[in-house]
Amino acid sequence: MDISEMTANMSLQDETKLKKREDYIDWQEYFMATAFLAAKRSKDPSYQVGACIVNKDNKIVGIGYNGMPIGCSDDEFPWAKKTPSPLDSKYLYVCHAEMNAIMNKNSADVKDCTIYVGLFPCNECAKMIIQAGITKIYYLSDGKGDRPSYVASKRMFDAAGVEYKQYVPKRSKIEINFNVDWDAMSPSK
Ligand SMILES: Nc1ccn([C@H]2C[C@H](O)[C@@H](COP(=O)(O)O)O2)c(=O)n1
Ligand SMILES: [Zn+2]
Repeated sequence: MDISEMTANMSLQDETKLKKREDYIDWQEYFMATAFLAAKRSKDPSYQVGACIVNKDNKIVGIGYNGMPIGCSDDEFPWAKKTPSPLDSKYLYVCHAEMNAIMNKNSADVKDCTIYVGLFPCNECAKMIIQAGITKIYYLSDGKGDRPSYVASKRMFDAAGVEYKQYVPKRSKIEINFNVDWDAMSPSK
């Protein structure tokens, strides 16, 4: 007897004893995973960064990833890092994930919101985060933390009272499987 037959044979009494699932992802996992999913859209060959902005009601109000500005083709603008002319590297063009998440906001503002981001914000994003009124940052990696840009962002966050915390994942991966057997999931139908 397979699982669907077993569950179809469940008595009404058994049904009422069904408990909620326990292995669901919590809010923080959901928001950081959303940032990571957004990062999968990035065309940057060296770093794919995503950001997810969340309000006090746990509603997502902005998502972004690092990419070229609207109208600036991913195929024409450069992705190189070290080039003789700065005009031929990505740095003068690429919009960071945090900036895009703020610009993409679907609410009137992002005041008192939290931003989840894969990499610690640089100084330019720090200014935007502060000016937008975001008050909390969860980042996964502070890998570039000793560079002046990141020292500057911490200095600004400390002065402006923006809290930043490293997010320590509870599990190493969250899988998305499109191969769902919906019939086995809802056998009582
Ligand atoms: N918090 C961050 C940090 C970095 N990024 C983006 C910007 C670039 O596309 C890439 C970093 O490239 P690298 O400087 O290592 O060549 O990651 C971001 O969006 N948010
Ligand atoms: Zn930045």
